[in-house]
Amino acid sequence: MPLNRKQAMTTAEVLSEAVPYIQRFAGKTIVIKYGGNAMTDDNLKNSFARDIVMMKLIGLNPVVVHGGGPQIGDLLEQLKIESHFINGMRVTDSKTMDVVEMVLGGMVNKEIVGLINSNGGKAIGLTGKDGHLLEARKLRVKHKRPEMEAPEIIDIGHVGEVEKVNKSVLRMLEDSDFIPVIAPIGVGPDGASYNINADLVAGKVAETLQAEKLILLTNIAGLLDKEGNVLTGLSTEQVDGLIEDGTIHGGMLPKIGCALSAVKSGVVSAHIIDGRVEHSCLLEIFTDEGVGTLITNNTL
Ligand SMILES: Nc1ncnc2c1ncn2[C@@H]1O[C@H](COP(=O)(O)OP(=O)(O)O)[C@@H](O)[C@H]1O
Ligand SMILES: CC(=O)N[C@@H](CCC(=O)OP(=O)(O)O)C(=O)O
Repeated sequence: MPLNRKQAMTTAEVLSEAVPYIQRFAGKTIVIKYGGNAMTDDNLKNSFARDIVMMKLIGLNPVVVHGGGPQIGDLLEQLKIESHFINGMRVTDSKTMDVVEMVLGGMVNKEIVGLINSNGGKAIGLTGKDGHLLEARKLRVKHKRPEMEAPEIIDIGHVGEVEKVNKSVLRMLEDSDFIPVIAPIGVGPDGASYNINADLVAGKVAETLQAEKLILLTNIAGLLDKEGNVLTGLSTEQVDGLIEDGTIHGGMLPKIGCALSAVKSGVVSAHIIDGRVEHSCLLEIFTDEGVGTLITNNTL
């Protein structure tokens, strides 16, 4: 259907508003973390894929890191394998690790690659095992049980943290017209697989590539206070306070942690935005109104 004059003007204004951002971000790396909770309906998935294709076409270098927590949960449930989380991390025994690798490296990764490709892009799917992209070590989690005074270090199985991102493969793809799509599975020195929280992987990839932006797409409007207002521009002390009083908990803990660490290590800005809003990535990058929670080094 042809646009009426008002709609056409709005579209033209939006396109024209994007020009300075296109110029500013040309050649820059943008790391986008696509959370499993934001992969809901087909419209949203296709709008995400088109945003990524458009970024590449106009000269940005998008690097996608995906999650898939709910998708792992669904298969574990079908297989009647129990699962639980400590500090936002899935406790991962050997059987669970097999499922994680299957779902992230197989199902979810290939679905996103397929979506980007069917929207006109050229995506390449990788796990951290490909080209030793994500070298990992076992993560030891500090956990405080209510009945104990001091936190204890606990073993949560095959859960890792990124020791090193081998960026050569990513640079090679960036220099061509390929778009890397990374599943958060790391490889240990002995070749073992590690389940790594996707936010942590995205943060480390952004740090290593010295990205312009780290965008964390999730299923909520941003970091919220207890009344449900979106918080932005916080200091580290304020963030610590919000963790201490329980305002930031569960899946938001690794998100905030990696966003703070990324901007301290040279990433220009980190954004926690609502992946349930169509084209939220493009709105964040190419329009004057930011969406969600912005974290920059100025706020630290
Ligand atoms: N202060 C907070 N503000 C917003 N969300 C929060 C906060 N504390 C905890 N959360 C939870 O974190 C969730 C996002 O993390 P997660 O479920 O791991 O998403 P994703 O799959 O996108 O990584 C939110 O849906 C919300 O339930
Ligand atoms: C250690 C750990 O918790 N790993 C995550 C990996 C997937 C992920 O992070 O997915 P989302 O981004 O969709 O939450 C998990 O097993 O669920």
